[in-house]
Amino acid sequence: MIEYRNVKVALLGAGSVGSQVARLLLEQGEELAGRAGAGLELTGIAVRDLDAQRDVELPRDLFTTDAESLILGSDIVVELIGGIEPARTLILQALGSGADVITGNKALLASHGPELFEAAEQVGAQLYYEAAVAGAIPIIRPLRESLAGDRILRVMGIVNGTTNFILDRMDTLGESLEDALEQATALGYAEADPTADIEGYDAAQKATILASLAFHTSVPLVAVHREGITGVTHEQVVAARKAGYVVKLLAICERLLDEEVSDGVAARVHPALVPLGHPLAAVHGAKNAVFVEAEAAGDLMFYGAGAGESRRRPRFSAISCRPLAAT
Ligand SMILES: NC(=O)C1=CN([C@@H]2O[C@H](COP(=O)(O)OP(=O)(O)OC[C@H]3O[C@@H](n4cnc5c(N)ncnc54)[C@H](O)[C@@H]3O)[C@@H](O)[C@H]2O)C=CC1
Ligand SMILES: N[C@@H](CC=O)C(=O)O
Repeated sequence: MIEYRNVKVALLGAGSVGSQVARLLLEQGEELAGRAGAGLELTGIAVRDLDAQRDVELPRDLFTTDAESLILGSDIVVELIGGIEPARTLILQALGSGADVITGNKALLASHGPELFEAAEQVGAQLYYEAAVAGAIPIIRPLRESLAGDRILRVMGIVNGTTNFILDRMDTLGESLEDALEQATALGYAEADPTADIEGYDAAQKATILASLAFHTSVPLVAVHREGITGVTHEQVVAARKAGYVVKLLAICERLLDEEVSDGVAARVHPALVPLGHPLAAVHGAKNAVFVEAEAAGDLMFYGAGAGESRRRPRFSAISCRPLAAT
């Protein structure tokens, strides 16, 4: 039997995503160790309420309400609490203690990304966030690493599964936005506050992250034009189809080319008419798809699971590959 060195993993949060991450770390520990070349030891799970009902049954002795103590002595901290505080403070504390951090927290990255990346750089720690944008789709690493030598001109796509699910139901089943949202919530696609989905905040946060990476700059969230889908009516969806289009909520990040001064950047989120023959028109349900237009590589398309019940495994794949990379 191979003896692996042990990497201590602290998990913060055991909600929809965190509880699945814990389950898979426990269930597939040996397989992951084989792939990572190191044992991933889940040392504890910090939660707010020890008695809360969870999606998954997990060993009770792993739970603690003392996130700060759990972080101390950890090699990797996985933050799946969400929101700004205490997530921000806990991540800074983890980085300060020298741990690598993995987070799926797009809201925090969109509003405090530069502060967190600087904190990581100062101590030589890594901050991984593949799961923060487009679910299971590996898009962060391709933008940050694989395409680092290319000049990206445009990143455009469907990055919110909830709104894609709703628009798809309005189009194919004639359902109302309200009924489709209820379904999306029941299926676990929507955020705790679904306003983040239907008003385009979630997609705007993801656009901020994508634009910053693609154009090697820091695009502030307030600079992203945002319009959600609450103004989209059944009549508009029907009229769009008759005219050969389908309505999709798109995130569009573009380089504004300028030969005289340095290039500008534009990022926006809004409903758009996508021609029925376009690949994005075939993205159904809660699936996501991202198009990348690069100078040398040409057009690339990334497609896969974005949110929902099936998102939990995809999310895990996006989260779990980071510990592998981090070890
Ligand atoms: N649900 C999804 O489909 C996706 C979620 N994410 C991100 O992953 C993160 C987690 O999302 P979910 O699991 O859906 O959230 P959730 O609301 O289901 O779970 C959050 C967990 O954090 C715990 N928590 C809250 N405050 C805490 C505190 N002070 N100390 C310790 N634990 C605390 C809660 O008790 C709960 O267990 C968020 O940043 C979210 O944006 C990213 C991609 C998809
Ligand atoms: N609510 C989000 C979940 C994943 O990021 C979405 O619908 O895409």
